[in-house]
Amino acid sequence: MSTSSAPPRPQLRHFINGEFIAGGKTFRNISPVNGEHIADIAEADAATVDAAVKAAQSAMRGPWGRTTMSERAAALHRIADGIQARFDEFVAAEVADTGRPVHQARTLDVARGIANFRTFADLARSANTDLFQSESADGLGALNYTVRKPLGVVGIISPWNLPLLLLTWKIAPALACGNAVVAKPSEESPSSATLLAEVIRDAGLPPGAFNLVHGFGGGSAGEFLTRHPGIDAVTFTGESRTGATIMKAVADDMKEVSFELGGKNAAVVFADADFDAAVAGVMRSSFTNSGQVCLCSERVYVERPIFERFVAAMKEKTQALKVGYPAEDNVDMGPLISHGHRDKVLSYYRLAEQEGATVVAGGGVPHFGDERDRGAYVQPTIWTGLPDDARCVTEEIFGPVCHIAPFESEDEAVRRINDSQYGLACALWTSDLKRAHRVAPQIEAGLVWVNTWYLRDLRTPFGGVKQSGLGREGGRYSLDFYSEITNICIKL
Ligand SMILES: O=C(O)C(=O)/C=C/C=C/O
Repeated sequence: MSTSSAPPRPQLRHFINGEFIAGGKTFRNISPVNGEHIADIAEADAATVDAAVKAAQSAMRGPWGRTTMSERAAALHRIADGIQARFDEFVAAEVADTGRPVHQARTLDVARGIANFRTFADLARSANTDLFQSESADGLGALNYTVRKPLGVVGIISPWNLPLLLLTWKIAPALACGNAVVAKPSEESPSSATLLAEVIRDAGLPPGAFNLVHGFGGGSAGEFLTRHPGIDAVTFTGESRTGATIMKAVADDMKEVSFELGGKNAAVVFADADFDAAVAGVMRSSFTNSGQVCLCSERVYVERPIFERFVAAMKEKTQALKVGYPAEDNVDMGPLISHGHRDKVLSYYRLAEQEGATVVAGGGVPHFGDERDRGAYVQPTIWTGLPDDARCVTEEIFGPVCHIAPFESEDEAVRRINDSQYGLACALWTSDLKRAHRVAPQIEAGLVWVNTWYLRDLRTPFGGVKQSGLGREGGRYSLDFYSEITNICIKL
């Protein structure tokens, strides 16, 4: 009888003080494509997190703390080169953990991982600080200038929806500004972070400059990290209630926080919009990454004259979406991140019908007749007919679903869009330039796209208002968050 044994599953380890270490408990990495157990991941206990923080503190007192901006910029470019050199491995890691389409992992996730390091390498090198020529009572004047210094040790907790993109979005500026980092990726997406640790090691950063610990949130690595007295600042992307928990955990130590949290984003389509562009745009903003992007539109408001036509067009395109394997040609959508998240999304699919929704498309689980039926797939879904206060129209679902409602006037649209506990992003479709400039500033959100969605210039401020977050990252906003700024006044 053949004794062919399956290849050993990867064991994903922590990266602390320049070394990969394992030990202690492990937890399983399950494929969302077919439910298979694909790897085992070390879970950091409090002692492991403490070792990581101490390594970071030591790096700040050692060579890393003495690097110049140019040396750090060069190090970031070496990291970007390293990701580029192992591009296909990063794609495979993202796809293994998340089941996303390969073409998305290539064109968005890994490409942005490289871009994030290069952007902040160049921004940090060219960033200026303030200088004011000040008057004084004796008429001789004074000079006021600011200097940027590292915060110290930054704790980074990143989410599973865009694993590499969002982890590097924080690591790059944190390192560029001279901090040491302890990062904890989501337990759902450990693979690309672990590969990144190899690249950072091979880029020659001193031991302790970057550290990686795996685990969960409360009662696990995430809580040990945020509560550790050696952590000087915490940056987190994830659910709003987790953000509130972290804020409470760090309040007594007055640690700096930057939060990019949940959303219930709106898309608003005026009758004068380019119809085909708006349909294509709302399809993207509703179903990209299986709707698992904090910027996705789960509320769509369409001006009455084109409402029926718009719903019909969305129905046709949604029913034509190809849901399948990551590597299938022209696949539009993969599974959700996990069976647990799928259960959450399906609970809203059931709730919508109880709340009286008309299910225009989807509403259930696709049937493949193969291993994918053991995966975490759901159908892309469209609802109409719900009241604005329905839970499915107010609560973040974070799945491939949107509710489309008609509106009669611009003021009504703005009022309904703003009637939300969240305020992250909005996509506005109109051909009237004056309307675009009139409406966009009225939207209570950190980001408004007009006649596009998720077009990113990494120099711009990124973040949300209300329950969608605290602070902005991006461009000099990241440099300001990841630095301590001192103002120095020189009497002339
Ligand atoms: O594109 C970015 O820089 C970014 O932060 C995206 C966040 C998406 C969250 O789900």
